[in-house]
Parts: sequence; structure tokens; C-alpha cells
Amino acid sequence: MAYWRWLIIDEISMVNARLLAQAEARLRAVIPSANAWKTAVGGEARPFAGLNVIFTGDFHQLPPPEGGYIADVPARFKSHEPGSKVPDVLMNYGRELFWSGPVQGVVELTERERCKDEWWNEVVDELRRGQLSEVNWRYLHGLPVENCKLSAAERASRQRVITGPDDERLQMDRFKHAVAIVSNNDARYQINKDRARWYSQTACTPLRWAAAIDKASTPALQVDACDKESKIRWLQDHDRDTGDLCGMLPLALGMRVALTDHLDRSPDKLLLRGRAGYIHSWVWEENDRLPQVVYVKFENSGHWSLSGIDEPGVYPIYPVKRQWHLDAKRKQKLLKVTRTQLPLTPAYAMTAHASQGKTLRAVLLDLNVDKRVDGTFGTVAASRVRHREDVLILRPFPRWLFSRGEAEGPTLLLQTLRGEEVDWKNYRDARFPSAACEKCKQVRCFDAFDHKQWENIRANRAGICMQCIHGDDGPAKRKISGNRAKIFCAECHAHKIEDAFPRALLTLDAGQKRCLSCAQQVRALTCAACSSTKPVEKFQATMVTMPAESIMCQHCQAEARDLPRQSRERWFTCFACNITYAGRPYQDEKAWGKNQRARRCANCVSRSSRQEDEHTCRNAKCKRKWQEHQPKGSKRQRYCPECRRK
Ligand SMILES: Nc1ncnc2c1ncn2[C@@H]1O[C@H](COP(=O)(O)OP(=O)(O)OP(=O)(O)O)[C@@H](O)[C@H]1O
Repeated sequence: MAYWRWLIIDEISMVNARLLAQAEARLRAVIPSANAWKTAVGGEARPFAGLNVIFTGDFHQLPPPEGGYIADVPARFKSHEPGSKVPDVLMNYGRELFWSGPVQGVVELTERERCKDEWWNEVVDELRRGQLSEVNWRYLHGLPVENCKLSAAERASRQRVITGPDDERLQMDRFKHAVAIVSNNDARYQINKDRARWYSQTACTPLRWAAAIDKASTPALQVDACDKESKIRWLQDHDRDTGDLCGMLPLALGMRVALTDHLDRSPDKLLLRGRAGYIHSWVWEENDRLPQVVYVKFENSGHWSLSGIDEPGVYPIYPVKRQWHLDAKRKQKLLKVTRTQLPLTPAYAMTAHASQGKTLRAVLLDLNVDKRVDGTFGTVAASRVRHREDVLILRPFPRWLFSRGEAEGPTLLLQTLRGEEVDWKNYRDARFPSAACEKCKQVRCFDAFDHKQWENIRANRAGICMQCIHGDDGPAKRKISGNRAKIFCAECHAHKIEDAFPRALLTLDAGQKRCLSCAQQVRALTCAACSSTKPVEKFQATMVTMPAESIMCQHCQAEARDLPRQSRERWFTCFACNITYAGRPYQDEKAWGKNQRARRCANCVSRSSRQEDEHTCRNAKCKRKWQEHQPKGSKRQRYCPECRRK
């Protein structure tokens, strides 16, 4: 390692930020300081100890399942508050290697070599951008497309979603052994077992099950979860949780299997994890749980052959021992189990993560995935083949799953690596609107205000941050779980999140909406009651956040309040904020005449009028509201103090 000069890391999108940080630190620790390239002119160690590192990959492909995505925007670009806490230091360090300088330069490959099918490449591109078009979605499903001028043959070739289990294309040779690409390991494990059974039936060859032998360590034996039923359950868990060894491994002669571990790294054989082959033969006594050895003939194996085995490309696979933990999610893992099993799995299904980087002869896709699955699943799974004819989609899928837009992190990272200027202030304003707290006067991000206070700010009124309300003991931030879709501001031409807009201005048509910071810059307003344009000082602060037809100057407000109730056709006083506006309330005609609570302005319409620590009595005859602080964890009182006494 002391003489290494180059390090090449492929599929960088799947390397997690924490692992990259650990690798970088390790290199600096092990490479001797005597190496001239390790230290810079100033004497400090260079990143990666001065090695030349080449990263290859595409950040618009799948992110790592855990450990932090390198292409996620680092915390320092998101926060308005200098010195705010970084959630995971190691993860942040790994990200910064890419975002702040050590990675210099980027080379972009723009030509597609794997697939020359123009239409399929167009579909893959749309999936990559998270903008699958309606037309292509309809073609994939074989649905009619308006004004389609394609030939019947072309349209048929574009229908990749199968019509059902009887679809003739499933009987084609290439799809009989084709691998199914799925989104998670549970689905992969189940499909592998089902298709192994199906293979043994269609090939008329007996299916045998190799059952893993699990030996629990003493600490594991002492916990309750180590009884007989649990051991049977372990055999059903998928192999990623159990040391990459299957619990029940179906085996049949001629069945397609893949390695779950690196077996032989010699350059002629390269029997690495994921390498597929067919079961050639085995040595397996009738009553044994496991075979003594399974011989696998590997695909594209060249001409090597082992001594004692005549047929080229055949390799003996023996059972191996691997350790796994019952408490794998804990930091200090204690409950160790040792499993003995063959390092093989049926090669009929793989996760999209495992497929990334591979070129496959034919694939079966399941695109009807959970909405939490990363949007890039589609592009990774669909781009493994050379022609559209090599893909079949197993069931219909909704278009919205792949039309949720592309992740912003990879695009911004690419801009940064290209050396382009990124407007970080604009980025922060669009995603993390901020405001000054009325009490401490510090500019805080919107999640530092509770919902009620932020609603005040959205209506251009004063708001107090959570820290000033609760002190150091209370929560400093609230959890934001709203819609993160961006809305276009007609004034500053930026796409911003909903929280950056006054609630009232969101009722306007698209193209007329104005964000809060643009609304605050308005210097003159026109009163809808007297039609005169006056400086903004002549209006209440909240008027800048209202649509033109609701704006009323202070003079007209005072006049309106002196008028009799009957004249309220042209103005109203909001029940929640007690401000008089021109026009009619946001509520529908029927409600506003009868129910004064419904008489709310567009800023207050969906805001709860519930006070902090306010409760409504459960007693149907009482329904009284009372205020009482009920700490978390204590028994919740559902009846008011008076009903409790009764
Ligand atoms: N210069 C080339 N000439 C001909 N074919 C090529 C060339 N480069 C790549 N290919 C073909 O494209 C296939 C995919 O290439 P490669 O694995 O390098 O792509 P990739 O960019 O890593 O894709 P991904 O990251 O999506 O897996 C190769 O298996 C090869 O068949």
C-alpha cells in the first residue's frame, strides 16, 4: 500500500459518505509520511494521503441504503444559523470531500454504448429525470395514444408491461432464466424460492432444500428469542440479514445460481459475489441437511478447468461458516449466531442495488414499488439491457412514481464539480425560508418556529422562535413533514417550498403567486375599497400577503367598522385574526352567512384556532375547553377539571 499511486472507486453513488470518510482517514493513517506526495507544501496531509483517486458512477442512480448519500447537499449550505449542529460529523466529512474541493474536475460521458435503442434510451432518460411522460407510460402499458402515427409493429414492441401470466413473451427462451429486478431483499428472497420451485417442475428435476445449520453463541442462547420457533424463523429470514447465507436454499440440477461471496479472485476465474452459473452436480447423502459439495458451471468462464474436473468452467462450492447477529441494529452487537451453508442463492431475482453496474441479457421488472423507494430505481433497473425486447414489466405501475422530479443534490453537485457558480443564498431561501424572531432578533430557519408562529410570519406578522418560548429545555426544532414540492414565484422567478409563501397568495392561479420575501418588498398597495394607491405604511402589515381584491387601507377599515352589519357585503372581519378585509371571506357563501367561525381570511382559513395546552372535554354534554399543561409520558386527562370532580 505504501507504493500505491492510484485508487479507482466504481459506482460511487452507492458508496456511503461515512464509508468514504473512513477510507480517506485510513489511507492517511497507513501511508507512511516519508512518501513525498502525502503532504502538501504547508506540511498538512493531503486528502486520501495524496493518492490519485478516480471515482466513476452516476449520482442520478441509486443512493446507498444507509450511511449518508454523498450527493446530498451538506448541512452548511442548508442552514441559516452559523455554527448550527452537524448531525453526523463523519458523514458530513465524507460529503465535504466532494462538495468542498478535494475532488477536482469531472469528465462527463455523454454517449450510450450499452443500448442503441433510441426509444428505450428516451424512456430511461425520462426515468432518470423523474419525468416519465404520459405518452411513453401509455406505450409501455399498451394503452391508446392520441395522434399516434407509429406502425402496429412498433407500438407492439413498445408495450413492455405483460398482459398477464399467459403472455406469450414469458415463454421466450431469454425470459425463462431472466433475472427479476426488485426493490427489496424480502421480495428477492421470495421470488428466488418460487422460481426455483417452478424451474424444478418445468425441467422435471427434483428440488432439494439445503437447510442452514445455525449455532447460537452463549449470550444469544440466554435471551428469550433463541427458542426452537425462533430458529425456524431464522431460516425464513432473507440472507442479507443472516451473513449472506440462505436459511433454506433450493437446489436442482441445471438451476441457475449466483455466488453470495467472493470465491476466487484469480484473474482468469474472477469468481466474485454475484457471478452466476448453473448447478452441474453435487455430492449429497440422502439424509444430510447440507450437500458436501456442489459443482457449479459458470457462465462465460473461458477455458480454465480445475485438476480432477474434466469439464471447463466447473468449480466446487463447499459449505462455509459465517457469523451474523440477532441484534445487528445495535451499536455493540452481542448476540452472535454462526451459520453453516453454501455461499449460493438462486439467480432468478436481484435487488436494483445489486444490479447497478451490470449488463444483463434479459430482465423482468417490477416497477410497482413502494413510494418510499428511491425515484432512481426505475432508471437503474431499466438500463441494464441492450434492447427494449430484453425487458418485460411484470405488472402495471402508476406514472406518478416516476414523475416526481429529479433529486436536487446530484444536479447541484455536478454544477459544483464543473466549477459552475451555485447561488446558495437562493437555494437556502427556496428550501429553508427564514425569519427574525421577534424576541431574540436572531434570523432562524422556519423549523425553529412552531406551526402557529410560522403562520404568523407567513402573514407578515411577528413570530417568536421555539427556543424563546420554551427555553433551553423545550424542543429547538419542529419536525417538518409537509409537501416539499416547489411553487413558482412570479416575482423572483424561483421555485420555493410552500412554507415560503403567504397562505393567502397560494389561492392565486399559477404564475401569479408571490413568495413572502417578494411580498415584503412591495412599497405601495391599492385599496380594493377606495381604489386609491397608497404607500404600504397606510395599510396593516398583513395586507401585503393578501390577494388584490382583499386589500383594505387603514382608513377604509376604520370606516367599515362604523357601518351597520347589513353593509357587510363588501367587507368582513376575520374571526381568527380580527382584521377587516375587503371582499368576501375565503369560506363558501353558505357557511359564512350562518357561522361566524367560518368567516376567516385566506391567511387564517386552515389554521387551527386551538391554543397551546388547550383541550376539549370528552363529556358530550360539557365539551368545555380548558387549558392545562399535560407533560409527555403522564396520564392524559380527557375530561375538564369540573367533570373530573363529578
Ligand atoms: N467504448 C465502448 N465500445 C463498445 N461498447 C462499449 C463501450 N463502452 C461500454 N460499452 C458497452 O456498454 C456496456 C456498459 O458499459 P459500462 O458498464 O462501462 O457502463 P456504465 O457507464 O458503468 O453503466 P452503469 O453505471 O449504468 O452500469 C458494456 O458492457 C459494453 O458492452
